[in-house]
Formats: sequence, C-alpha cells, structure tokens
Amino acid sequence: MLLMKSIHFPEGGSRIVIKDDQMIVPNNPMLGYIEGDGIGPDIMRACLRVWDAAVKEAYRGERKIHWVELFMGEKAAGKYEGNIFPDETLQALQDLVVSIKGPLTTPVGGGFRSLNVALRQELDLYACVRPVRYYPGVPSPLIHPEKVNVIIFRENTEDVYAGIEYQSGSPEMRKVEKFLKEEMGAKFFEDSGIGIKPISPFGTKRLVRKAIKYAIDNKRESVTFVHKGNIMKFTEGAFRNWGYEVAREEFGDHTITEEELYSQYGGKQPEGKIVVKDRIADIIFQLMLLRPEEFDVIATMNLNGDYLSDAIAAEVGGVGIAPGANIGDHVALFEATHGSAPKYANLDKVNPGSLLFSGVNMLEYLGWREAANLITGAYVEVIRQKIVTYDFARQMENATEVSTSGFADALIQQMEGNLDLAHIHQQREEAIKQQRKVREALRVSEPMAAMIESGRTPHTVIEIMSTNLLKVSPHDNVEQAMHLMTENNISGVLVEPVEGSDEWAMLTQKDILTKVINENLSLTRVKVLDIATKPLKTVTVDTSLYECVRVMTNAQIRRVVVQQGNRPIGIVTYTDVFRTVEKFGWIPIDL
Ligand SMILES: NC(=O)C1=CN([C@@H]2O[C@H](COP(=O)(O)OP(=O)(O)OC[C@H]3O[C@@H](n4cnc5c(N)ncnc54)[C@H](OP(=O)(O)O)[C@@H]3O)[C@@H](O)[C@H]2O)C=CC1
Ligand SMILES: O=C(O)CCC(=O)C(=O)O
Ligand SMILES: [Mg+2]
Repeated sequence: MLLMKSIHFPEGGSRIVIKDDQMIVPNNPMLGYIEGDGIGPDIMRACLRVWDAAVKEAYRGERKIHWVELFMGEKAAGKYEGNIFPDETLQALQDLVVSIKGPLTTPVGGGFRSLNVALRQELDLYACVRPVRYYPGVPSPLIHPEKVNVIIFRENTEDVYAGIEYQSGSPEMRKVEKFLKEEMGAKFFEDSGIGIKPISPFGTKRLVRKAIKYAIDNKRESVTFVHKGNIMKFTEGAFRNWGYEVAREEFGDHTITEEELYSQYGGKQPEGKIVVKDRIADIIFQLMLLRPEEFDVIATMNLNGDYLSDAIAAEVGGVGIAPGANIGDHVALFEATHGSAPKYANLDKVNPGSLLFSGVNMLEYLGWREAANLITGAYVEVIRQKIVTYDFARQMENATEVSTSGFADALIQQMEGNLDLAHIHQQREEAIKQQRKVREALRVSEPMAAMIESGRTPHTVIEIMSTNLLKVSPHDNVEQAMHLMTENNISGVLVEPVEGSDEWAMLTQKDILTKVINENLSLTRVKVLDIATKPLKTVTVDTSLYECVRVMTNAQIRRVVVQQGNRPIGIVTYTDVFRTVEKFGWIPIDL
C-alpha cells in the first residue's frame, strides 16, 4: 500500500486501475475525498452518509466505498506545516483515479492563487462537466423549468482563468506593456493591469471531443459552442472554428451542422445525427431563460462556462443543487459548483444537493447506477414532501425547513423505506424554537447586533437601550459601588429607592470624583445615597433618538434612563446613540 505522511489508506480497500484505457472498478474501491473550506465539512459529512447508505442499500454489502481523506486548503495547513496545496494530495488524487471534493476558498484581488484552478491545471483535468437539470418539486422562477436539461463542458485549463496576469505597475507588467505598445502597436491606458487569454487548438479540441463523444454516447440532440467570437476573434472565435473542425473531421458520421440541418435536411433531424451549432455568449443567457429546450450539450471556454453554470443553476433551484466534475483523460475529481459560502460555515444549514449530485454523477461514472438511482429517487420523494434546506424553503410555500444533516437523514430514511415525517416536523419545530431562543438572547444581550442582523433600522430608544442594568443599594458605601462599576466596565450604576419611596437615582464616576475625592472624603464612610444624582433624568420607551440626544444635551448628562411606569428598564448612553448613527446613518428630521 502507498505510504504517505498524513493520508491513511484504509484496510480492505482496493485501487481503481486503468487498463487498456479502460477504468476497472473493484467492488471495494478506495475513493478520495477533500472536505474543503467554509461549508465544505458540513456538506461532505452529510453526503458521505448518504452515498454510503445508498451503496449499502443497493448492493447489500457486496460493494462498499473505502474513503480516503485527502487534505487541501485550510485543513491541509494544519497537517502540512502551513502548506495548503500538498504534493502528496496531488499524488493521491492521481493514484486513486476518482475522488470528490468540497469547495475551496480563494481570496479576491490578491493573496494565493485559486487552489481549484491549480488542481485542475496540475492534474490536467481539462473538462469541467456540469449537468443542470430539473427535479420535480424544486423551486424555480421559470414557468417550465422541466425544459432545462443541459450539460456544460467547460474548458478547464486555459483562458483568462489560467492566471497569466500582471499587476498594475509591476516590473513584469511594464515589460509586457512596453512590448505590446512599442513592438505590437497596441493602445491602452497607462498602468493597466494586464491579463492574457490563451485559447489553443489543443485545449479546445480535446474539450470539444469530450463533449461530442458524450452527446453521441448519451444520444443527446445537439452540441452548442458558446463563444464571444464576434469580439475576441482569435481566441473565442477560434474556439468556435476549431470546434466545428473536430465535429467535421472526427465525428463527421455522427454530426451535422445547424446550417446543414436546414439546407440539406429541411429542418428534419436525421436519425443518429447530432446537430452542432454555436451561439454568442451574451445571448445564450437570455436563450437559456426563454428557450432552454433548444440547448442540450454546451461546450465553452473557462470563464463563459463559470458564469453560465451558476446562471443556469439558478433556473432550477440554484447553486445549492448544481453538481460538477473535473475530468481529465483518466483522473476525475468531482466537486460542487458553488463555493465555500463562508458566512454559513459550520451552521449545518446549507443545501448539500450540489455535492450530493456530484457524488451521484461519480457513482454513475463508476458504473454504480443502482446506487445513483436510489439517491435520485429518494431525493425526488423528499422534495415532494417539501422537506428542504433554507435556500429552497425561502422559495416555496409550506415547506419544512431542515438542516444539512437533517436533509441527509431524510434521504437515508427514504432510501431505507422509513421516512418518518412526524419526527422530521418535530425536529424542525424544536430547531425553530432553539433559533428563536438564540435570536431572543442576542436581542437582549446585544440589541445592536440583533438589529443589524435582522435588517431593521432603529428609531426609538427602546431599540438601542441596554437592558443589563446594574443596581446598588442606597446604603452601600461608595467604595462598594466603585468596585461594581470597575468589574463591569461601566461608568454609572442605578441606585435603588430607599424604603417607602419609589425614587430611583444614578451614581456616576463624575459624582464620585467631584463629590467625594474632590472634597477629600472617605470612600467607605460616604453612602451612595448621599452623593447620587436625583431626580433621575428619564425618557419613555417610545422617545425618538433625536429627542433622547436633546434630553441628554440639555441636562448635560451622558446617559439617560428609560422608564416604564416607575420602573427603569434600560439605559441609553451617548456612545449608544453615536454607534447607532455611525452604523445606520442619520436622516435629519423635519422639525
Ligand atoms: N470550486 C470551488 O471550490 C469554488 C470556490 N469558490 C470560492 O468560494 C468562496 C466564496 O465565494 P462566493 O462568491 O461567496 O460563492 P459561494 O458559491 O460560496 O456562495 C454564494 C451564495 O450562493 C449560495 N450558496 C452557495 N452554496 C450553497 C449551498 N450549498 N446551499 C445553498 N446556497 C448556497 C448562498 O446564497 P445566499 O446568500 O443567497 O443564501 C451563498 O451566499 C470564494 O473564495 C470563491 O473563490 C467559488 C466557486 C467555486
Ligand atoms: O477557484 C475559485 O475560487 C472559483 C472557481 C469557480 O468559481 C468555479 O470553478 O466555478
Ligand atoms: Mg464558479
């Protein structure tokens, strides 16, 4: 067995081998998986359970996947002394032949290069294959989402995406600028950052070859080249031309062009022939919305394919359910179409569908159709029951929203034939109660943070006041009050009414400094009641922020107590109002 530093190959697993250009899959294959960053661990954890359950259910123990965890991105840094792109992971991906990965984070506008792009280039996974289809019950903005059924073959190693870029002002950029301007006569603005867009006949043809072969093997209707060749003639235009060349020279028996369809066949598609056509990149976005049924297999370059796959996914549920794979001549690395969605990391919230269906495609790739079909069948049923994650729930009526792991549970129960709806509803209700409690706790302890989260804009004191009121007895001495203020990092405390009265007072740092220290009195002898400020300056809960500032300014105080009846229920300080205005802005009031 292979020996590696941090990768452990499980006992009992066998390797997939390539013999005579064919993949031979044992019944106990070792498959690699990379959790990924952000939401990666949440969705991978859920999906591994579903894939395993499907294999178990479909083959009753005759087949089993032996998972090998591989590391890349943040998790790799912890295992390989900060190295986020370890060589041994690359080696293992190659040796294991078939693997699946979660999303990996890439910083914008600087920082390290995309690990996803680097993986595709290093392993020469030149085709990014992204099928987008509709599953009944999935929410969609289209009237007829069932008409969407395309598979995008996106060139995965070239284009502006390949990262040949020169930063504005860098010596490299200056050199390229000089060459382009002085030797090539190019004209562009000073200090431009420069990106290069290589599109080769080799890169184009091998991608197009894969797309057409897929269309023939799967009896699809057409292959469309998507390009912006009217503007970028020698890159995107050339892609189109080379694409037609492959169709004509290598698949002439199986393909006709769209032009031939009309000129030679009167619009009637001959049996066994695939129509090869092309569309310009901008209009394809409209066409995919208005006439999606006209498109079947799409072959395009790296950047177009990136944009197009997310846009078409949105027509049938969104990126939460859009699967993908990076495929080379032998090695395949399946992956979700979406990214690491950091704001949802570790919340057990997002849709595992994109990774799930990447795994379904992986099972099909292995030839394990029975397990793949089980998952798809269970998926359709669970969606029909309206058991969905948040992203679908917000587009559906009367849906039961479940977590990532809850969705996996529902799929597994469905596959095992015992989907317990009542239990799922009960779990959901408990989760809602729990979320409400968390929101409530935030509203109480950090009203400002809660307000920002809920998107509300505060107008009255009740919305920004602090409710954590610290009180001292009127008979405490000043030293006791000072300790309380210091421990809680506040500059004033409320003083409870003396027996028989309902008059509250306030003791501040200023009271202590001016009325005790300045007078050279003893901290332990002076009682709080003797120096506290009273009567208390108060406002009511519905006092506007403007009015509140006026009260404090006129009374020359820095905090005001919010009172309900005779009871203080909150406190607002200058700082609270200052922070609110800084966060939410200030629209002057018509006085
Ligand atoms: N192959 C890869 O590994 C990829 C990596 N990335 C990287 O991911 C990082 C974040 O990129 P970003 O542009 O925010 O794109 P993401 O795809 O990570 O997230 C954008 C939005 O898509 C929705 N979304 C994403 N995943 C799911 C899911 N599983 N279920 C439901 N909704 C989902 C969410 O929408 P909402 O807010 O509406 O809920 C989310 O906020 C970047 O570093 C980027 O480079 C990006 C793409 C691919
Ligand atoms: O590598 C990345 O961070 C983004 C890649 C991407 O968006 C994609 O491949 O769809
Ligand atoms: Mg993308």
